[in-house]
Amino acid sequence: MQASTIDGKAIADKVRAELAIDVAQWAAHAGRRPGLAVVLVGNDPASEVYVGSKARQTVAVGMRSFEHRLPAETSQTELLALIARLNADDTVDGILVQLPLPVHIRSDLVIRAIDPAKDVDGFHPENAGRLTSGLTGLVPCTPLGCMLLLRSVEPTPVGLHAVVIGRSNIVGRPIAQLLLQADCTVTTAHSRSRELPELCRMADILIAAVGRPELVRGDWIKPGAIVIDVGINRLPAAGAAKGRLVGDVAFAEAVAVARAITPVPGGVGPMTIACLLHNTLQAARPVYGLAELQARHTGQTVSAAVCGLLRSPRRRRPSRFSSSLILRTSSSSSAMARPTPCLAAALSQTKASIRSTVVPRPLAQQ
Ligand SMILES: Nc1nc2c(c(=O)[nH]1)N[C@@H](CN(C=O)c1ccc(C(=O)N[C@@H](CCC(=O)O)C(=O)O)cc1)CN2
Repeated sequence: MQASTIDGKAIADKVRAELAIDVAQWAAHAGRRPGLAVVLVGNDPASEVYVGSKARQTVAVGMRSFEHRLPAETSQTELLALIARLNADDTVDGILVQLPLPVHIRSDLVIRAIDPAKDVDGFHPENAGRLTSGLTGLVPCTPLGCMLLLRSVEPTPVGLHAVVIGRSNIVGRPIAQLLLQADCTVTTAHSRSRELPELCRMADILIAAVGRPELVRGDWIKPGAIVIDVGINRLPAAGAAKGRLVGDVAFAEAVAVARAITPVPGGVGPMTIACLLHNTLQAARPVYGLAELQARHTGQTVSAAVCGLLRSPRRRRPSRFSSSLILRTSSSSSAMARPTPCLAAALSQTKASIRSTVVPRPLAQQ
């Protein structure tokens, strides 16, 4: 079997094109554009490239970009003071601190300082906890992108066995939660797991997020599996030349066995920034449109996508959050957005308990 290649760049382009329509609609309604603040401390070359791309793509979809490039010697106190200012700034809807931070700054403290409602990375313990509890919240961008790529080839992965290699807070743990919410059977493997090749061979869906170049070989893959490669590893190069980028999966071997596979580059990477922009609009409006996004990429109606995202009514948001809801009536991007005043009203209209279509917004900010 020769796998189809999942084109992350094309899917990310589509997400951004549709987002630009939503941003224009939001801006016309709100009288301002959504704003994303990106903070970079130091001059890590890869981070500089990513931050530059984020700023360009933010502006390209019609949002405001606030770039804060700070010297490597910036103290933790100075960084926390900047975050406090951004938390209080009403023109800033989303805040992202580019990782990794210099070693003298504790990234856990910095992440915790970001207002959870503006935490477009979805790394704040409140958002991480909400995801784990099956509650609504901002979801980390790379895992969200992986789910869109997966659903582009397998819209309903119900009951499939997903093996995730990696347990980082940024990718491994959140993607395991999203796969569980999609009714997959999920195994999380990591550096201490035994018999990793055998484990991987049991996977209908294999997510490699371990940061080890070409760790996963062709004979680790079950014939017909879907392989999502999150790794972006630059191989050493001779002289001043840049080394080649490879994933965590040996692509040339895997492509001969799998049903579908993401390439590196051009797979998961481009989805990370597209989903960041998606999260920024969600943080701005306060409506969490995961069902909308899913509907567009599966050809489902929104109500079907909502049903696919449903869980028991027991799992609704806690009362300290208020929310409004916008539902699209079809998967078309030109469909009219219909705001409803509160989740309860929306529930009675849709006769369904909706889990993943609201974004938490602390009442104080309404
Ligand atoms: N605060 C955050 N820091 C970091 C995150 C993150 O999600 N939030 N993720 C990564 C870096 N990252 C975004 O920040 C990122 C990585 C890779 C790509 C991408 O498009 N990669 C291309 C290849 C690019 C190249 O040539 O180097 C691809 O895979 O096609 C986008 C964003 C760590 N930090």
